[in-house]
Amino acid sequence: MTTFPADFVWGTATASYQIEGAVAEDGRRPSTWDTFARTPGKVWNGDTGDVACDHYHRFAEDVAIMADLGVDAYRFSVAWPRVVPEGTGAVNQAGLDFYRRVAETCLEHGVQPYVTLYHWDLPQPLEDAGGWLSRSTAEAFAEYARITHEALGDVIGSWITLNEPWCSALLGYAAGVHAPGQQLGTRSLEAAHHLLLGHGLAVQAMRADGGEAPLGITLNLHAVRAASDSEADLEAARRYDGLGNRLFLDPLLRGAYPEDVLADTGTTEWFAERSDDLATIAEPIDFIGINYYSAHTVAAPEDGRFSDPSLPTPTPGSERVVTVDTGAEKTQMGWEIHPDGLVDVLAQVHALAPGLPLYVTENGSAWPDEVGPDGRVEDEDRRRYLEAHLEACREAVARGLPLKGYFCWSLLDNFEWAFGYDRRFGIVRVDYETQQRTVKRSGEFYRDFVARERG
Ligand SMILES: CO[C@H](O)c1c[n+]2c([nH]1)[C@H](O)[C@@H](O)[C@H](O)[C@H]2CO
Repeated sequence: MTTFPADFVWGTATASYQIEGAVAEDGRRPSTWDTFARTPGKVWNGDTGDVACDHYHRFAEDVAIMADLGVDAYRFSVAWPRVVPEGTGAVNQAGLDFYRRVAETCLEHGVQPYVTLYHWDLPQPLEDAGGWLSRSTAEAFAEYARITHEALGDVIGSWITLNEPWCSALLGYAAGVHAPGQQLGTRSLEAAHHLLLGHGLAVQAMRADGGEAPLGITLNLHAVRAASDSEADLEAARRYDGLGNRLFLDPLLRGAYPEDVLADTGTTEWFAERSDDLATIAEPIDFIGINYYSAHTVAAPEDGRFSDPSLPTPTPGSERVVTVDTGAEKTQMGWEIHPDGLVDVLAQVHALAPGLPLYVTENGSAWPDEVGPDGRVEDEDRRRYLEAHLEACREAVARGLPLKGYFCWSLLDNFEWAFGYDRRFGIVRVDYETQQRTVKRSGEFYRDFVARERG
């Protein structure tokens, strides 16, 4: 059986708004998610990230749990509204000091800090000025990245500019199910462009600041399969892969937008007027992070209905694509379980950029956990999902794909965006009444798997 390289990175991942709480402490100012969560009807049960896992005050305990699990690295995100509270202008030293404490605590425990600079908590004043629909937000992001990189470069092992620009753009500005809750159809691709431009400008700014730490970006990639080899279904798969994957992979790795996607969405002219930005967007990076959860089988709609009727306003192009239920097992999110799809997306990126190091920066599953009378959480479903995807990572390594690490989503149960606290992804349970942490069966499994693979 293939073994993982000795330097393979085993980690866990979280994000600022989902775990920190302390949303008005030590100079932090509102983000778009503070605003969105307070908008009636947007988040399950009216949940907010006001307290979350209280990680702002309990980070030392959480890092100690990671050390006990034996992980090598911790991927967390820096909250822009803690560091530059208004989005531009004054820097909040208390915000930088907090993340320095988190990073130094990690290093004291032998855990490498991996930072994501933007995991969706955009300072509200920037949204008020146009958000990601505005080019100025890309420029503000680069300045925030430079500030943070300059302040923390001595304690951060790797930098990820953006988490999932697809979600920021398509869920935030088209489907409207994420902050800022806009439903602007194909104008959401303008947000995608400014997110990618912000990424490129930030890479340039951090490179200019010096330092050796690798720089990259994290994308949520969709393994896409056509329901049949009919022309209509193959066309649906092309569209889905285009809008879900190639709209981001191509400019980042090939320096060009996929012409078919721009034609599909009627945005060819808009992007042509900004072709000078492509050199910045394609600024060389040191790795790509891939968030993988599921594979999608798609077909052409027979009755013209939108692909996902649960979305109030579908994302661009979804009127021509239907996702098909293959009968595969699903997680509590309704996402089908296809570990082999992980290998497919790793191979897809490798084909575009041979040799570029790849990390699985998120992979995990939500299940309705039950706490036993002994206080334990025997989450066999999550353990099984985890095991299957770790074995998919092993397969990827065996095929020679440059997979360098795996980060389990998530260390802790946390605020699951529009689902609030109704969905638990953690390998460690959080009792939100008491803030007590309990390592689940899946966490014990991950600990034992890592120890065994490390030899
Ligand atoms: C469709 O799955 C996406 O790739 C995805 C799944 N997830 C994510 N992106 C986000 O990066 C996390 O903040 C979520 O908590 C996590 C679980 O929903």
